[in-house]
Amino acid sequence: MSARIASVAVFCGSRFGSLPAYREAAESMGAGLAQAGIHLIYGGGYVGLMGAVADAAIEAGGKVTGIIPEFLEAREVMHRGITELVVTKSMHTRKQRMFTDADAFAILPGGFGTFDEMMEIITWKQLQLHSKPILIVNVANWADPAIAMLDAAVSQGFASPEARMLVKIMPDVPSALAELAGMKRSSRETASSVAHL
Ligand SMILES: Nc1ncnc2c1ncn2[C@@H]1O[C@H](COP(=O)(O)O)[C@@H](O)[C@H]1O
Repeated sequence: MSARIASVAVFCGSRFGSLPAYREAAESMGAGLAQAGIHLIYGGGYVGLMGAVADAAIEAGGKVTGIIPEFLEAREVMHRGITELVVTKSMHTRKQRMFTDADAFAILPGGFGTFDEMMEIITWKQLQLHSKPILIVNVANWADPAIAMLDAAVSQGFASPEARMLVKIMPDVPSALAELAGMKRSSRETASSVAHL
């Protein structure tokens, strides 16, 4: 039996970016997840949009787990005000833990680290290591170049049209939250799929 999405990993920037809309979106996502009773999983930092999403979720009474590798504790200013902070040995174990703890993934504006996390979670899905929902939240069209890159991979014959459907593009945070509210948790993730990561 499938249940509602109970936890969402949010990938986003460790900076605020150039538009106020980015920070507003991060705050609105944090508050919206908390109000929906959805556990926020994120990178554990206090800085940039990462800190904004976590602060807003905590302020709205939500449950927040931050997962940070020990070498980034200082650089990303580990957030000490969240529900649970997990310190991992490496970047790889951080991403693996975020993957296993989350029922779905939401990608908010961010930089190279966000791109890395987004592409990894999409490619793991392409490899059928999971079937969890992935939403790109295209706040103020920040993701247009990344979406164009995904589309180009299909038109150039490097990815199938089916693979392109593994990720949903949402125009803003309210539509992403509505989508998550209507989604069921996938039951296909197993210990063996994690063992292949
Ligand atoms: N190479 C990376 N792999 C995974 N995650 C990374 C990488 N570089 C940075 N990160 C993390 O991603 C978020 C956001 O980074 P932005 O570059 O600000 O988008 C942050 O937690 C980084 O530690």
